[in-house]
Amino acid sequence: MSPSPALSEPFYCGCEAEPEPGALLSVDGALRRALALAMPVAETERLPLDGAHGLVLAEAVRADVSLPLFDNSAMDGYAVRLADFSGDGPWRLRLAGRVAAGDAGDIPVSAGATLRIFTGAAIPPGCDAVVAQELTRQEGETIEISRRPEPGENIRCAGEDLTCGSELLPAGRRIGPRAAALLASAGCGDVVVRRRVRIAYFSTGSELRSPGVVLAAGQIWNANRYHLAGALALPWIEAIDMGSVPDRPDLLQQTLEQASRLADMVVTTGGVSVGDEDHMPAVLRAAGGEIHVLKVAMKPGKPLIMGRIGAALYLGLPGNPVSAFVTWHVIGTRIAQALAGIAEASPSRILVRAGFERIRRPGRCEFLPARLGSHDGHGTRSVDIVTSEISHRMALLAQADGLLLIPAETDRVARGDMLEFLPFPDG
Ligand SMILES: Nc1nc2c(c(=O)[nH]1)N[C@H]1C(S)=C(S)[C@@H](COP(=O)(O)OP(=O)(O)OC[C@H]3O[C@@H](n4cnc5c(N)ncnc54)[C@H](O)[C@@H]3O)O[C@H]1N2
Ligand code: MOO
Repeated sequence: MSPSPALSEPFYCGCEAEPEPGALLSVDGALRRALALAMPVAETERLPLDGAHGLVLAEAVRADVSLPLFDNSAMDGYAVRLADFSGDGPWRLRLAGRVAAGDAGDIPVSAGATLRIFTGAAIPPGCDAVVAQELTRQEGETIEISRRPEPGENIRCAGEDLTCGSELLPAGRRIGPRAAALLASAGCGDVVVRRRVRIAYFSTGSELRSPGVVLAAGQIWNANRYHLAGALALPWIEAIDMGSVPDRPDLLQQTLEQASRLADMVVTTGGVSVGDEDHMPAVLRAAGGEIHVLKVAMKPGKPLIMGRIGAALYLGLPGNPVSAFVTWHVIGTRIAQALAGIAEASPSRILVRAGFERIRRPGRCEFLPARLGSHDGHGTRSVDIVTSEISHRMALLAQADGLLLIPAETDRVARGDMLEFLPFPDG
């Protein structure tokens, strides 16, 4: 099975054409190349629905029932026969029993009679409307109704939501709360899901220390490891934390090889640029891996490696923490989703209006952390950016509502221009 077409949906970031040799590859081109390598994990398992939350359906699920399962009442009230409403009202009906949710509801109702009924209870045979109790008056065993009910009033009909034999959910659907509730409603006690995607990750950089320890001069606390730990904490991912590795080719190669044996995908941060301590391209080759993408026409995130090592896909994110975040958010997640067999593409995109002016140099498309502003009265929000030099601006990223996409060919953004925005789903 190949990845879902939704995952290769382009960003149309303005750099779509295949590049001249040596030039930067477009975001969409890079994504296409990576997705061509990202076949969904083949192993599937049948799990009880309880144990499948957040996992990905490996096959479509067909309904072998209709929903609602049977005609039932939408209100607490009285089940009536329309034939009893001839002439002018008010009409008086004899109370002949009651039917609550969970009762079989097979009580015959004779002419001139009504049954007390509650929400969710099966409609008794012969009844063709339910009158809400607020519209009735009870006198002893007589129920008085002064408005003639419509046919089918307050009846939820069998099959109106879903017909037996139709597709309940497609393959590739994540079993989120809505999907789980639907599967349960249709009586599916177990489902066939893909096994979780194994993603091993490590940070590279001799300067990195764990937060909480005291730093020596020149050292910094490792941000990327915590970003990835958070980003990979998803039910359909099995994250394998390989820690932090100093800029030593032997250790980097050893960790990379070990990671590639454990995982479907290896993600590293740092060491992908051109400095003497940027070892990852050479390390990947020395480990027998291959590079399919080396530089991408995006900002941040120009140095970005995509390739293979053994059976695993390799994604080398830049070390700058905002660059690592953006490249994972825009490209890494799609690759992980493709490996997981997920059909829907993310991140989602909305249209916004620029709340700023800017002259820029065309060439790379930008994904800039930005805050949403006010609505314009027609449902569109304005968006503001602080600066485009953001690859180290973690505080700016944490305050942003999403990423503003500025297409590669754009040389000027005027106030009010429509732009695409990738809202962050959560913190
Ligand atoms: N001469 C050039 N220099 C640079 C270029 C270039 O084209 N020519 N590109 C710049 C761009 S753009 C980026 S992005 C970075 C990418 O560099 P690396 O991926 O090699 O990353 P490092 O050099 O290892 O680190 C960059 C920066 O990020 C800090 N860092 C790294 N890892 C972490 C972490 N886990 N947590 C927090 N901070 C981290 C690191 O200390 C550096 O400050 O290269 C530019 N240079
Ligand atoms: O491309 Mo770098 O990722 O701008 O900072």
